[in-house]
Amino acid sequence: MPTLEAVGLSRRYGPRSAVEGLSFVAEQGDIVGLLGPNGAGKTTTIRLLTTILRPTAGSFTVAGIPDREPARIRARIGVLPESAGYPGRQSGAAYLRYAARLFGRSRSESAMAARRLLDEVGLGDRAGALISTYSRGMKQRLGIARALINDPAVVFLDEPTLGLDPAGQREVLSTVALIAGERGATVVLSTHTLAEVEQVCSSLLILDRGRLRAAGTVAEVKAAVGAASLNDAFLSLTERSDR
Ligand SMILES: Nc1ncnc2c1ncn2[C@@H]1O[C@H](COP(=O)(O)OP(=O)(O)OP(=O)(O)O)[C@@H](O)[C@H]1O
Repeated sequence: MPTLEAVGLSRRYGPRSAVEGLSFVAEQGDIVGLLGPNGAGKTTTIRLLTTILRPTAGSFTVAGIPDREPARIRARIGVLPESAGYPGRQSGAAYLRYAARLFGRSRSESAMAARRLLDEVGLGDRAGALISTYSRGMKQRLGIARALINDPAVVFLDEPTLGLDPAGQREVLSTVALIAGERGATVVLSTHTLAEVEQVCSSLLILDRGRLRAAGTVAEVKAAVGAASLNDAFLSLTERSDR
């Protein structure tokens, strides 16, 4: 059974179609890159799949749970939103303990979960430091740890490397690879950085103006349009004269 399956998923805003007829499947351990120019529908797709927005047509399942049961889906997913904010005056450990308590864990379970997750994202040695002293990359990894607090089947990361320096990008991407490889979660990663897609994604979805233009592995997408690089493939699939 796929962990994530969308069939004809669509969302309109009045007359404007933000996502139109999106269909795809993803399996356990897949890292799916969600690509597309500005306004292509990436954030709308993530909002639909995380049950923040209702589809105007089509359907999807997460870990076999249909989209008409959003509360059950929310219990099985983790999300790092595009511009997550953090309480600067809390430590990373306190922030995660609080998040675990919100999921109904006991005080001692929450403390253990916070410690384990901080180690997992490479923040174990900064657990007690205030979040205001974390670098941007460290905050992103804390946000990823927060998204893992309920052991999700699917993790959605909206532009997790935006604004990070190369070392910060590398740390976030190796964390993403661990989530998929060791936890076996499915990761959906939206990004504008094609190099990182080539590095970590097992498959990709290229959207443009709400429609799926290509899907498959990097090699399959390049072959489909006869492009030498992912960059060339992306441009030929999304190029238009009105820019
Ligand atoms: N609340 C809204 N009301 C009306 N139109 C919207 C709304 N949210 C998004 N749209 C429109 O839907 C389309 C898709 O937007 P979306 O934010 O999903 O794209 P995106 O691929 O995430 O873009 P970016 O790369 O710039 O973040 C755009 O044309 C956008 O203007």
